[in-house]
Amino acid sequence: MSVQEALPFPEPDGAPVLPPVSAAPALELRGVTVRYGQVPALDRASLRLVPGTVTCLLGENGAGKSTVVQVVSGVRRHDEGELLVDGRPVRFRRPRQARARGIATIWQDLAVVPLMTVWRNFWLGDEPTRGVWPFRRIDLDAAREGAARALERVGLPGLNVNQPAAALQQGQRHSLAVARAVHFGARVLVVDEPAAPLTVAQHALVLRTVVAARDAGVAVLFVTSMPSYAHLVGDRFVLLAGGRVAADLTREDVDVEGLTQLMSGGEALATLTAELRRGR
Ligand SMILES: Nc1ncnc2c1ncn2[C@@H]1O[C@H](COP(=O)(O)OP(=O)(O)OP(=O)(O)O)[C@@H](O)[C@H]1O
Repeated sequence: MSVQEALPFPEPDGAPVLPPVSAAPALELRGVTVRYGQVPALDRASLRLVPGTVTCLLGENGAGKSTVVQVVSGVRRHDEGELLVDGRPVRFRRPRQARARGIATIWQDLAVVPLMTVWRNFWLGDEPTRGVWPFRRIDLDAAREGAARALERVGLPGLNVNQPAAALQQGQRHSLAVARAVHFGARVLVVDEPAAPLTVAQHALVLRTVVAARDAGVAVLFVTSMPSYAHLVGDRFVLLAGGRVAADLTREDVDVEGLTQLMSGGEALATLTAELRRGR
């Protein structure tokens, strides 16, 4: 079974979902540079994340993808350029500030509290309660049902939320993290594709969550090194090479073969890069 077959939605090739031209970005990088010593990990990189769209960030190892994730998540400060949320420049000093602006990051290592149940991992202290202090108690039924419903909304119906999170597979952990982020009001979702090799079914779960978040109106940044998966869910494709944006394409500009060719570098990327530089 291919990932495409495992997905619950049709291959969107025939009906590209493009952002309206006027849609304002929820988050934008304008000419952002990040240096480690003298070497730029990001070199005047620009990209826009629009509500209800999936922007795929692609690139080889060392291209600068993780650096983008760190900047938008408030883990790393940029040295030059601007980071804008809803059109206003921001400078995050810590991850909490990014989270407070509705930016949720699903990190590659997907930490869960292993011995706690799935539903407890979902709420992590924010459980619905009933009664009034000093008799306030967690509303167990509401907490379990709420977690199950949120998981269903991101494409994982029927999961036993009473099992310990340690029993979840990687793709299911991913669904849990995205369900949480969407439930708690994320407006921008940054998905750093799990580094561990995933089965087709688990990979399909990851892609499903990306689509579910997009359909909920979230601006999604999907970081991946796999053009075939990116093309299944992406509305826009930003290709990083050596810290620079080598290509910024829509589904109309590029098919999956073209994207794969660009990713493999070589002549196609060199030509495109040269064209882009001429156009600057
Ligand atoms: N802490 C650091 N100190 C020095 N150089 C760094 C540091 N982190 C990243 N770099 C360098 O910055 C560049 C971009 O790295 P980055 O991790 O953002 O790339 P990436 O596309 O995410 O790669 P990968 O897929 O391997 O994570 C690379 O040349 C990398 O060696």
